Amino acid sequence: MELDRDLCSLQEARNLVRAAREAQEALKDFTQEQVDHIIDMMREAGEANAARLAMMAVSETEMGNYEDKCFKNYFASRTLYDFIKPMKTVGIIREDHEQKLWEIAEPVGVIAGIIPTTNPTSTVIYKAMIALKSRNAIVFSPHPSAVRCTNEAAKIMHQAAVAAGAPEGVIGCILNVSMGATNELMKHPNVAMILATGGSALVKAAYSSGKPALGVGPGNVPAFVERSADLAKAAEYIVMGKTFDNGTICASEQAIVAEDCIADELIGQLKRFGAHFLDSEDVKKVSKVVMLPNGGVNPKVVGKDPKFIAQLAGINIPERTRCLIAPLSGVGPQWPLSYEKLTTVLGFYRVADWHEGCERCFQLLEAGGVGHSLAMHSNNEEVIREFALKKPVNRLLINTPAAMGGVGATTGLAPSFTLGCGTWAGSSVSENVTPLHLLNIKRVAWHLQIPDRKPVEPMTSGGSNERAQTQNQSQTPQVDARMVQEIIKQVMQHLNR
Ligand SMILES: CC(=O)SCCNC(=O)CCNC(=O)[C@H](O)C(C)(C)COP(=O)(O)OP(=O)(O)OC[C@H]1O[C@@H](n2cnc3c(N)ncnc32)[C@H](O)[C@@H]1OP(=O)(O)O
Repeated sequence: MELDRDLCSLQEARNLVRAAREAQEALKDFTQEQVDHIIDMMREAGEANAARLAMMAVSETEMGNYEDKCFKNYFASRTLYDFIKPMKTVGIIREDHEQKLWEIAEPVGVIAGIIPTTNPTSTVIYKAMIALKSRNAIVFSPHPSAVRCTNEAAKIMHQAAVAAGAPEGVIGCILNVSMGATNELMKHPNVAMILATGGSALVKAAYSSGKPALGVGPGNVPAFVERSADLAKAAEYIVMGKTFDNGTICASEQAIVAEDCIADELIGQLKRFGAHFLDSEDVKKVSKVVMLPNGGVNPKVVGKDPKFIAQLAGINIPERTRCLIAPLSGVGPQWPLSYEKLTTVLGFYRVADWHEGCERCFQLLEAGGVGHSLAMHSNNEEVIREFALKKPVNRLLINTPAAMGGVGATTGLAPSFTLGCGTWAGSSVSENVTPLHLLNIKRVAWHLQIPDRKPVEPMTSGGSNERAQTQNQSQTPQVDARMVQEIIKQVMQHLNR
């Protein structure tokens, strides 16, 4: 029986890839106008169904909240559409007259889209739109606890695309989910690329599949509050970022790092915006229910509100609490809440100055968020610059809620639900993924007249060069400088002919 189900799910994955491949063969010849019309219709369907899909996602996964999931679906359709609409993704997309270069866009083919349980419907809308904008087909693999809503989002996107002229089968979604089917999809010879968003094990599986994979896994985003920050705004934005969809966005704040001289005032402001500070006993109780003994987050608390967590931990909190804050003194297994929590719980650290703050943020990133994001609240550009130059993150988010800033909702970053974390996290991209990452770019390069540059005069006397020359004299044969110049001249003449 089990075997039958596995075979059936493998066959389903293969059938979906076959249909997607045929559809993509046709789609690759579509014009920019045709593609843009399809994307516009998908945008309309995403917007029209934002609320229904949000409701489905919340009730099936029991993660996040309805309002924020509505926003995420709207953001993945409307905001993303506005951003990608002017992008050229068909034919010659750039001509450089000076360097005599053309750039020609070619789709990659069929993409495997791995969908997380934290942002299922918004990630489907986003991935389907960027895939089709670049004339690719896509087959989704849902997380086992979000199969229905992921399939519904994929169906809505598919229907809208086909009604606008896209070939049938251009968007598919596995219904009989199994790890075997997901592996089959990722390793299928007709799948060109993997867009993987999810837990670290799955992202790792994507990277190990032998296919080019753009993945995003965990973050552990510190929010550093520096003494020059507007503390009321910083507190408001941190609570806003942390509580957005109950902490399910991987760019959401995981710990506050505050300079000691402003820490008390910041605590007052955080309380004003609905944060509840835990005493040391309650920190222990919350740690036990939020984190697993292996250091990972307990899936039961992911995307849950503070009331749920408090009940599970057996602690009392005020009625209006929006998030729980645990004062911590270190990073590592001794302080379980120093890791990524994906829920409405934050760590809190005091540091003497920004140098110590820099070090603490580094430790937090090293504990699981290297390459991802860091938030900073400061009006001191010098300190911001120091952080930007030193920290191993690809998004440094200034005076903004990290969850929304990271995905490009409140910053100038590209709207995206796949945030590249660079080689630090095993990824080949370090920016927010857009349709331009799903293209092969052919370059047509003409012969250029290479200018007859004057060769650099070799030094004949004085300084360290003379010393180097003297040292080398015994080992290397002497070369006449005029001879070198003559050779270079001849090569230049030859190239310019
Ligand atoms: C912009 C953004 O915000 S992107 C967000 C990126 N980050 C995330 O999505 C959060 C990362 N996700 C996670 O950490 C986890 O999924 C959690 C904590 C939310 C839930 O954890 P869990 O349910 O315990 O584990 P996980 O999701 O890894 O997998 C559960 C099982 O489903 C399986 N599974 C997960 N995805 C798939 C899939 N696409 N196909 C088949 N099986 C899958 C896993 O292999 C695992 O199987 P196992 O129990 O046999 O080992």
